[in-house]
Amino acid sequence: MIQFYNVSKVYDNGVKAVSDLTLTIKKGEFVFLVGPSGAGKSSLIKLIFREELPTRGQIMFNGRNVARMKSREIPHMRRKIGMVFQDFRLLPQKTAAENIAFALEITGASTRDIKRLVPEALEQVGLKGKDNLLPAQMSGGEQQRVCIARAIVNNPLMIIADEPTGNLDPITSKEIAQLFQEINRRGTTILMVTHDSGLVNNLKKRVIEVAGGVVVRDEESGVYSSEL
Ligand SMILES: Nc1ncnc2c1ncn2[C@@H]1O[C@H](COP(=O)(O)OP(=O)(O)OP(=O)(O)O)[C@@H](O)[C@H]1O
Repeated sequence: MIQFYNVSKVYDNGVKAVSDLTLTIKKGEFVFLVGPSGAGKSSLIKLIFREELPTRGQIMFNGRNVARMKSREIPHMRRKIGMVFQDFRLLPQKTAAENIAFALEITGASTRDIKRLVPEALEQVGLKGKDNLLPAQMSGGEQQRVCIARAIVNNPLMIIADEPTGNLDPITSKEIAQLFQEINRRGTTILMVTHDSGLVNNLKKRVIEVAGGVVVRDEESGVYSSEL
């Protein structure tokens, strides 16, 4: 699904965020990306999503060289990746259903498809009947479920979640983690950046730890920190 070959990213100010990094994430995997602040996690995500270009090396997504894509191909590639953020990023004036519908509208989906797919997505994330609530009327966990529904409604190959439980209490975090596991069981690849050690240690998935722009640990059924 994703391959990094000797990828480096040096920002304009000279900071080397990623250094000669080689990495493969296969279709259907559930991967935690961990590491201290400034390790290069966000930079890796931005490189996959082509928000940044690598200074050196190659990044492949679904068999395509991300850096070589023409600008008109980028939206098509991005549609195959659902993004989920710590701070939700829902449109405050739109209801749960409208926020999800919006993700379909921008892809040119028909009204008929939108009417069918939005309730399906809401049901998948456990929010059946909450269609008409505005973000401000929902709990943090519910808002994150709407974000997940918005991420899956286009049937992406992969979900990238950037600290999705960072604003949630431990019980809600566990529920959200379960939801990601269910989505993964249906075949969607998941890459989750997190500082939530409890979550990583409970789920026992592959853990990639980065520090100083390099992979310092890559373990199947890993834990949050090797320094226990
Ligand atoms: N646009 C930018 N311009 C210059 N330097 C940047 C830019 N973005 C990130 N950096 C630097 O690159 C390094 C890696 O940052 P990055 O945001 O990828 O780390 P991170 O692991 O995501 O950190 P955090 O856990 O705090 O989000 C840091 O030294 C950061 O200051």
